[in-house]
Amino acid sequence: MYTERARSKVVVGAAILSGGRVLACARSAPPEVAGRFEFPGGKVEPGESEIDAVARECAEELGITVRPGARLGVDVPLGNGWAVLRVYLAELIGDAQPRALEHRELRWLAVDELDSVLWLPADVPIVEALRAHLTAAG
Ligand SMILES: Nc1nc2c([nH]c(=O)n2[C@H]2C[C@H](O)[C@@H](COP(=O)(O)OP(=O)(O)OP(=O)(O)O)O2)c(=O)[nH]1
Repeated sequence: MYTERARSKVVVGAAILSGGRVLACARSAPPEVAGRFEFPGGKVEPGESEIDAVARECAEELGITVRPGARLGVDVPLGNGWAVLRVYLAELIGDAQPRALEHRELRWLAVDELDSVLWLPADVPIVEALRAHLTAAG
């Protein structure tokens, strides 16, 4: 049956890795979260797969092509439960470098720099999973 929970949305994010660094993106809006860092991404559209949404959002927001891979960390509930944040590892492919088409700022962070930016609150457990992943990967 259709329940509120079944209809809750998925916001996908991409942990884009290159040379052992991850791309952190500072939001430009809305004002209450402008300047806070996040994984690029957004809402999955009706009928769209999560993997396709990751690739679409990275193209729209950063002008790049990525190959989404494994899930990273757990689903994190957003706000009052209107959605969950679900992050995928992603690999940058092709020659294009990310551009801040919608973000205020982009930073490539090494594992020891993950705490150098202020992440959105929901991202904190994902960043912890990323720290473990990058540490294990050496
Ligand atoms: N993309 C992204 N959104 C996040 C993260 N962490 C987090 O709390 N969010 C929240 C912020 C927003 O409330 C929501 C995603 O909204 P968005 O504005 O990026 O999504 P969208 O591109 O589909 O937006 P729109 O079409 O409605 O304008 O999820 C994250 O790491 N990445």
